[in-house]
Amino acid sequence: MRIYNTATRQVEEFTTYVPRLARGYVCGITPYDHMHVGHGRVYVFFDIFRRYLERLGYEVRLVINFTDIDDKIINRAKEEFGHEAYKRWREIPERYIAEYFEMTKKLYIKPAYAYPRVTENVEDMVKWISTLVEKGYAYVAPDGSVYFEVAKVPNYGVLSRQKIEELVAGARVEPEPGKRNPLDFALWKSWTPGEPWWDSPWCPGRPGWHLECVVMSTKHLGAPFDFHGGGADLIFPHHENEIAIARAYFGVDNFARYWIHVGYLTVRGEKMSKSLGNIITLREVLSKHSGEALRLAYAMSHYRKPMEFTYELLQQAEDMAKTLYTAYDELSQALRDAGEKDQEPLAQEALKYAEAFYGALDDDMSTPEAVQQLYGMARYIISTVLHKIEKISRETALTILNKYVEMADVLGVLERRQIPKELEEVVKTLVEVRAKLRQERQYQLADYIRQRLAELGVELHDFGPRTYYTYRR
Ligand SMILES: Nc1ncnc2c1ncn2[C@@H]1O[C@H](COP(=O)(O)OP(=O)(O)OP(=O)(O)O)[C@@H](O)[C@H]1O
Ligand SMILES: [Zn+2]
Repeated sequence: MRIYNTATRQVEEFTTYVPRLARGYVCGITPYDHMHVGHGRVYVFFDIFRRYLERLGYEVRLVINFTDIDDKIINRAKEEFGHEAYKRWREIPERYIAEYFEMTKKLYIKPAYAYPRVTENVEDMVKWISTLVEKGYAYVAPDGSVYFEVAKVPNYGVLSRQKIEELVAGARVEPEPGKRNPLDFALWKSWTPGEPWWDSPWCPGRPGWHLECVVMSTKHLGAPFDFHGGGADLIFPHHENEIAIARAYFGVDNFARYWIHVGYLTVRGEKMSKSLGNIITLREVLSKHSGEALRLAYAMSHYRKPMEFTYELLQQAEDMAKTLYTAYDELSQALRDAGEKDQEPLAQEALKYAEAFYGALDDDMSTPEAVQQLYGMARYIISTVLHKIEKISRETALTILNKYVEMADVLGVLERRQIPKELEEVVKTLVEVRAKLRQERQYQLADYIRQRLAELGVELHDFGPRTYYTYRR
């Protein structure tokens, strides 16, 4: 497969250091508030990427961290707990990490290989800083903070394609007392009274964000590993600085081969962000819509492009999900009506969608095209395969169904395929009764059954004498 690499600004062939094993790290949330739809875009994209790699035969080790100590968490704790913040601040990350697991489950995001937390890795981080100081890449400021000296790294700016001088002139970073260069960043932040702290050789304090991600990713994945990702806002300074730290520590040019960045999710053209006050929480959206509809809505935009979020889009995705289930439910039931041998080349036609689907994902994860192909296959099943089921063998029908499910599994939809057994039996019985009534020309009663079932979420579709049904999830 081919994927765009921010580090080279090119679409490249994806290969891994260890054959058949893909190791990746995605920057996780800072758990200080509700997750919003913008966060969901990032983690769903990497879930689809991971599912696709698995389909290609890779074992995927995906690590997602929690930045569970941060200014934003401390501020939130002060707002909420006042003078008790010092004692109770951990309740904030606990609450929103729990929400992360709840929401990602609703979004059918597969569990990660590891979920490291900053607070559980501070000791390792301190060791790293000591090494960086010893190697001459970091210096201790008078207040006990430790800074990374970017000028010591020869290719600083490789990822964001910026030169040190331009960055300084651009004044995107504030000069701070104790720093030799405004671009230098804290590896260790000295303690502020009333705030959480950990011990270190320099002063009580806590680690800096960029260092945290390098330590946690390489701890679980080694260095170098295959891909590193996050939202596009992380390219600079976060990922640039991660690369600089890893270069200093390991002496490797780049500790991750592919850098993959997801574009912004926007509302009226503006990035969805807490600070802009335009967030829509995942909890809110997922209380009204299925996780599958939201996944489809995300997939309808290419991951590198901005994506405008609207409820109309979500409704469109919901309708699409419904069609996907109809095709699945009814083709599963139609298997029993399949013929002896293939009289029509339906499989060849159906499998063209699969070919185009995988071709699209192969080409820099073109999920919008993949969604269209899956949807196209669903419509082909409904409009053609179900009508002509007697003209193909059971084996062929099963091949089509299996391919269809396999594609859905890559996008993480049709996750609720199972219809409760009891319900299935009851509906089957009613469908039989209705067929009898129709034979006896008791159309009014037959229609009554169909209407009552529709009200209960079971839709019947007649194909000549055969009737298949779909169940509203
Ligand atoms: N609107 C958005 N669109 C796409 N990705 C986003 C958006 N907002 C945040 N992200 C990504 O979500 C991940 C988690 O980010 P983090 O917890 O740091 O949130 P954040 O950027 O602080 O969000 P906010 O600005 O709303 O507080 C990061 O990879 C970040 O790039
Ligand atoms: Zn990170």
